[in-house]
Amino acid sequence: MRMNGNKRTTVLREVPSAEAVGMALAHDLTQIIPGQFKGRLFKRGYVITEADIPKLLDIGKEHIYVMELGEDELHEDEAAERMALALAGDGVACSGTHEGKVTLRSSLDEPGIADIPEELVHQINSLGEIALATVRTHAVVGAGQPLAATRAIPLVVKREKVEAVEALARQWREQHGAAGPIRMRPLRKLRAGLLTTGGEVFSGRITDKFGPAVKAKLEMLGSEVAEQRFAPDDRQVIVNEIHYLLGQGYDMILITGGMSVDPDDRTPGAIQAAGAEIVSYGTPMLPGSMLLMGYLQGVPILGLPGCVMHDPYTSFDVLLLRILAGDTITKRDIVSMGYGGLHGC
Ligand SMILES: Nc1nc2c(c(=O)[nH]1)N[C@H]1C(S)=C(S)[C@@H](COP(=O)(O)OP(=O)(O)OC[C@H]3O[C@@H](n4cnc5c(N)ncnc54)[C@H](O)[C@@H]3O)O[C@H]1N2
Ligand code: MOO
Repeated sequence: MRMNGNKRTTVLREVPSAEAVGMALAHDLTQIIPGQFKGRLFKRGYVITEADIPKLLDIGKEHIYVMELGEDELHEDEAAERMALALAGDGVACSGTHEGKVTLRSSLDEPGIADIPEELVHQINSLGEIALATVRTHAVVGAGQPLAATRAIPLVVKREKVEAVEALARQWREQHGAAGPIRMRPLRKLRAGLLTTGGEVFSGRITDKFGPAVKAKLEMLGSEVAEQRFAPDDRQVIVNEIHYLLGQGYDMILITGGMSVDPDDRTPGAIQAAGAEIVSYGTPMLPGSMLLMGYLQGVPILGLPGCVMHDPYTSFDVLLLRILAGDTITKRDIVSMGYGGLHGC
């Protein structure tokens, strides 16, 4: 045992694997066979037998570590566990430790939205020697799926690094009055009124493809299109239909088509004339740049451009999740969608 002043420091002894029978492993050992397997072959604390020696040599371990942990340091497993526990908030459960890593998974029964304070993640990762990897905030995460993972980089890490993470998490909890900074929020089940505009659809010249696309998106997230109406490219008819849908008490009003620059594109003007407060006409994301976001007597109202019918991921997907999570969309939310918002043209 080594002493530093009065403190015991970690001792790592390298032992040739061939001489390690009867010794306990200091950490999980990983095997990777490309295309077949990646995972833990031996668990920390496992006592090596004669039969294990060829397996150790097969994964390139000619030596193993025998460890006596110092007072000021934490084993990678404890470090990952303590960080995960400090960070896990509502709707999140921590997995067991594997190869020095703890995964934070959604404990919701259905898909939800991740809430991850970006600045806090940067602060934690600035500490060094530890890693916190997360999905982006507001990403949709399925039941039981991962949204973050913690790990120490060296096998033993200074206790103070982990304590710094715990202090940052505690500070966040005090400021926000919530259980922990990495959270899942459930999605509300909303009933939407849908208005499909376009003379070519209204007259029956072409078949409606927008309705099915919007219905599928909502249903995938547990919501529904409660009623679909159709209108030609006539501003007053569109206004009347918007008022009809508002009167039906739907939670959200969606209007498709007529969102671009042609003379027949009447939808943005009609949404405004219907009395909506416009948060933004135009969204700095592609596809979905011509989307309009507004509120009509507190009800979210969205003008959906043609790309929503065609592209799998647009600005509508981003905003729909936020609305289902119960957020009120602000101009700032819209502005922030441009950076990292190019997903196709
Ligand atoms: N010169 C410019 N052209 C375009 C611009 C622009 O800024 N300048 N914006 C582009 C963007 S971005 C989009 S998105 C599209 C779509 O705009 P709209 O929302 O106005 O779409 P429409 O003109 O109404 O229709 C486009 C296309 O989609 C067909 N459509 C529409 N609704 C239905 C439906 N319910 N079922 C089946 N098909 C539908 C329609 O017949 C047209 O073919 O504009 C870009 N162009
Ligand atoms: O509203 Mo359109 O995307 O950007 O194709």
